[in-house]
Amino acid sequence: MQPVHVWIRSESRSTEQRAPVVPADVPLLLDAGFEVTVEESPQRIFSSDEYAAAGAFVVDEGTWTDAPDDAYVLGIKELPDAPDSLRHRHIFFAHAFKGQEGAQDTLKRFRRGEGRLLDIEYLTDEQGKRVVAFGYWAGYVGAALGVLHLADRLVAPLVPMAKHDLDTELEKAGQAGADQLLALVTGARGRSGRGAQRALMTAGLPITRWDRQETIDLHKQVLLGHDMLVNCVFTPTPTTPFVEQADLDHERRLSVLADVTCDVTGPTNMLPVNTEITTWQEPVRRLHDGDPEHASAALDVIAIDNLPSLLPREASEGFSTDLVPHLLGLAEEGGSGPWRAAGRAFDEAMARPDSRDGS
Ligand SMILES: NC(=O)c1ccc[n+]([C@@H]2O[C@H](COP(=O)([O-])OP(=O)(O)OC[C@H]3O[C@@H](n4cnc5c(N)ncnc54)[C@H](O)[C@@H]3O)[C@@H](O)[C@H]2O)c1
Repeated sequence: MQPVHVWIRSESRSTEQRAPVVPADVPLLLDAGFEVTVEESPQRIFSSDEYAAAGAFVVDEGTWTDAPDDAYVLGIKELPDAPDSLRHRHIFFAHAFKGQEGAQDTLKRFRRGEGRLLDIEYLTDEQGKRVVAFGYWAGYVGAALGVLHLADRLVAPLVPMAKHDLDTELEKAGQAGADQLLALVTGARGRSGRGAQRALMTAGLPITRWDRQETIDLHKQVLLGHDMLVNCVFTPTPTTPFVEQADLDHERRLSVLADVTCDVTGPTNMLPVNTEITTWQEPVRRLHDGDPEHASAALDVIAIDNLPSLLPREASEGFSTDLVPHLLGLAEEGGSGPWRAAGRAFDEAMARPDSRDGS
């Protein structure tokens, strides 16, 4: 049998410094008999030398288009716009199966080239739970930005950071008084909820933790009595929102919404007072000016949809730790369970009429 060949491509976004497999994990693949090729990348947080030292074969940026037919081309974010047809098996987050903007164009490229898309979002276990995600560091960065904003120490535009520097800033924010402010984490038991709590602990804020059980009967006045809400909920079905328009004029301590979930336009938006993401350039947006008459504070939102990219090293390391055992499953006949689940999601998306050319 041919060895499994994993080809780690360079990311096309210039701000994307993360890698799906870190150099330290390359030997795990090599020891299993895999072939590992890594493209040069000007922005990746790990150098090509580190990959070469780990035993990977380093090639020029963007040469995945010439990769052997049987290679799995691995990335994190979207492919560049060319070529028009895709003949390989690609592994990345494509956001192409739910009718998102540009989704049909992506699927048509696969149809033309007869390639396959194994979307990382659809790598799931028998219970349908995702097996690889960036949640923890999204929560960490989302909560950290909220603390820095509360402490008036958030500097825009945001740029990718080293965790040590971010933690130093969090500690300073805590010492400057943020450790007296009250934080509520919703979705506290999930991946991002746990990351959010870790960042809040670094700054020394007292934390209230709510997951499903604690929000069945929503104590709105308790919620509004916190200085910051870090929302880390993932729910597939619409549920009673946490903060609605009618809450804004109420007596309220709440002054920062750090929306890690960032489901701002969907039917499951738990914070419908906000319907737009914020950006690295302008991370904070004012939602309400506050009203002294009603003792309501000014309310700001941070809703950045690419938080883990701001801590590229840690996010890559955590992701690689989760992904590599599953990559090893590619050696199984037909791929291990999660790959078969991702393959089914692709087949279902391709079977929809609008993925065809001319539609
Ligand atoms: N902004 C970003 O850059 C970024 C990055 C990664 C993930 N995310 C998003 O963050 C969200 C959370 O991801 P995750 O990996 O932590 O998910 P997860 O499934 O690990 O955790 C979600 C948690 O929400 C809880 N929950 C569900 N409904 C609830 C409710 N009504 N009240 C309270 N808790 C409830 C669940 O029990 C679970 O503990 C997802 O929507 C994901 O897409 C955002």
